[in-house]
Amino acid sequence: MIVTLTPNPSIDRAIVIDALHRGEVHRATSSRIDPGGKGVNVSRALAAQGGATLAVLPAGGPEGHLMEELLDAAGVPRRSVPVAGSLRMNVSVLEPDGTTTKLNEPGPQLSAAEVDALLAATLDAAGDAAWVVGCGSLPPGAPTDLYAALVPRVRAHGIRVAVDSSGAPMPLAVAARPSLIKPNHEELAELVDHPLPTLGDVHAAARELVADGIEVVAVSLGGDGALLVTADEVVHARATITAPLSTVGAGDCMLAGLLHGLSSGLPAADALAAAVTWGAAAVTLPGSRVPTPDDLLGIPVEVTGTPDPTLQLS
Ligand SMILES: Nc1ncnc2c1ncn2[C@@H]1O[C@H](COP(=O)(O)OP(=O)(O)O)[C@@H](O)[C@H]1O
Ligand SMILES: O=P(O)(O)OC[C@H]1O[C@](O)(COP(=O)(O)O)[C@@H](O)[C@@H]1O
Repeated sequence: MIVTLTPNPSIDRAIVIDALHRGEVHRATSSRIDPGGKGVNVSRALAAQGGATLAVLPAGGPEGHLMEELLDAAGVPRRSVPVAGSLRMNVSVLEPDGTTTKLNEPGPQLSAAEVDALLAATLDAAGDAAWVVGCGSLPPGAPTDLYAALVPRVRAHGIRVAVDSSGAPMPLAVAARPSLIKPNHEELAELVDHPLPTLGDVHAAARELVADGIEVVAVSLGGDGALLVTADEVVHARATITAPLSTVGAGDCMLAGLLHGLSSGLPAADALAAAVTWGAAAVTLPGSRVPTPDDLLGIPVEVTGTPDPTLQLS
């Protein structure tokens, strides 16, 4: 079982237009809504593949009701913590060439009691989970060290913890030594505070974090796949797709595939191959739709234990 904590979930509205022009009226060619937020997406992706998962999230206001309805309709087990504020709605603007522009709201103001209730619900839900995963940005009112505080409390129960966040919460979480982190290219560069133009640079940065005590550093690299680094191995995997539609939630699906693989006892290389397949499949789907088992079929994957350090990353 993989328990996800999403302190700042969102209703994701994806709007498809021909081309984005700042300051102009655009007529959408289509739109859809999905329940979102990074941990919610990880749980949705796991549930869509028959994996055992539980999503812990705050729920408040009309958007909170909608979130609960959408998760129930998608068959995603959840534990929602009532909060006074309304959940946020994030908008993605998608252009036919795959360009994605995201507008993310800050989310509701949480009180200290609501934050405590969220952490308590997560620990209570963890039970005998294989992994607890804290994902995404933090809403106003949540302390910046929320993930850093989660790590030792989960680990005290003998459960592995993964964190996927960005900005100020991430270095604090990293200092608490989670078992796994999943930064994307940009987030890793921000963590180590220098640009990482090549795969060799990403490898070196990930190795630094592993040396600091993080067991698994999995870096998602968009179309360049992902690099997984542990104390004794490195794996680069890349899945090829021909028709990218929406990158929204691809990183979350990649993380879901990785944790699913690792918790099923797959070797790191196979787990990473699954991860990039789930991520790439998500990119072929509209909005933040998550892949079903059929969506994973026929996606070619290359995996190597000797990544090319000179590869220039896009
Ligand atoms: N253009 C693409 N072609 C193939 N796979 C992709 C593409 N873009 C993303 N992916 C897959 O999705 C994963 C997550 O994408 P990435 O953009 O790195 O994450 P995030 O959404 O966290 O920024 C990648 O590791 C890769 O497996
Ligand atoms: O918590 P954040 O960083 O604002 O991100 C939330 C948004 O990210 C998503 O989880 C998508 O993730 P990606 O970054 O992988 O596209 C959306 O569902 C959600 O709207």
